[in-house]
Amino acid sequence: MPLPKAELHLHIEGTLEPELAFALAERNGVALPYATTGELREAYRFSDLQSFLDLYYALMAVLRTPEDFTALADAYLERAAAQGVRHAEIFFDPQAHTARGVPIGTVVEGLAASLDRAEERYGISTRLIMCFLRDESAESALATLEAAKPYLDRITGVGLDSAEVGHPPAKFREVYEEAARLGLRRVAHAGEEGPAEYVREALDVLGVERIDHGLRCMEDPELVRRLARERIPLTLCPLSNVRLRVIDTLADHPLREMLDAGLLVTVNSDDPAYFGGYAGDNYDAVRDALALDPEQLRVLARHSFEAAFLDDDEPRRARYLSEVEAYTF
Ligand SMILES: Nc1ncnc2[nH]cnc12
Ligand SMILES: [Zn+2]
Repeated sequence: MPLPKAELHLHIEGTLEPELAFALAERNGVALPYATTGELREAYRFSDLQSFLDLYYALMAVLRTPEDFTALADAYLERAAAQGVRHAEIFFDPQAHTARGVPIGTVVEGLAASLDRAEERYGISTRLIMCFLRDESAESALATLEAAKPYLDRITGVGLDSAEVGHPPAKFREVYEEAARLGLRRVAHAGEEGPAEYVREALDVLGVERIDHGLRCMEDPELVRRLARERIPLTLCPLSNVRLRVIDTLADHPLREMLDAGLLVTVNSDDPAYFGGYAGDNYDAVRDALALDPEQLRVLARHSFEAAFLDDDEPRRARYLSEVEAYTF
């Protein structure tokens, strides 16, 4: 039995495995520029975040109907459950779909049809987090938040993703203020490729409660002390960092130093279909590369539930935490 864990940094579009991409392409009459799943997998050699994003957005062309989004989420939940995920907070990128003429309602309702059965089918509780694309305008983000208003009962929070450098958090001050007024939780990608300053800005200007990635905070000791003092969770994605060349090898990952600095770090998969592993694979990979002992793995799992947006269901959080404590390696 795998270690129970929460996954807090997972883009549902990044769970699109080549086999499902081809099946949906066929069903929807979409032509893919690859002859086989093997040929598509060959394209998964990235030089940086942008080279990945180009393929990630292109492949989304196969996602057209609510049933496509339901199938996508079902496939993720089944794999996640097999790797010990008990709670998943799932990002989606509405603008990547509305730009192709797929309404936000198609996306949310399709995902919700899967998530509604996730507990009973896969034993996983879920939350949905809607991300704004930071390389699009602030006006587009505001329009997206407006379009999401009929679905806010399904959406727990907002996030910020896509190409980071040159798109600082402050660009989205207004939309995050509006999200806060609407009672939404706030997170943002920061310090993946962008500088430590973006992490600070996400906290101070956007009021985020968690930082997605946040790796480059390590370049700023004062910021590290603050993140530790304020118990700000960082949702790390080790296999992603290697595949997107943020670090050279897993052995170079600063996870151990981050734990030693008292940071509330968690381990997640980001875009598992593209980066070679789901949540449990990321735990196994850092265990092996960094020689983490069982108690350090237990700390990571504990952190994942502490950092989860489970404030509306504390008995559940307590249950998950007791599963972590009772786990025998
Ligand atoms: N790792 C990542 N960074 C930024 N945007 C993303 N969208 C999907 N995965 C992402
Ligand atoms: Zn991400």
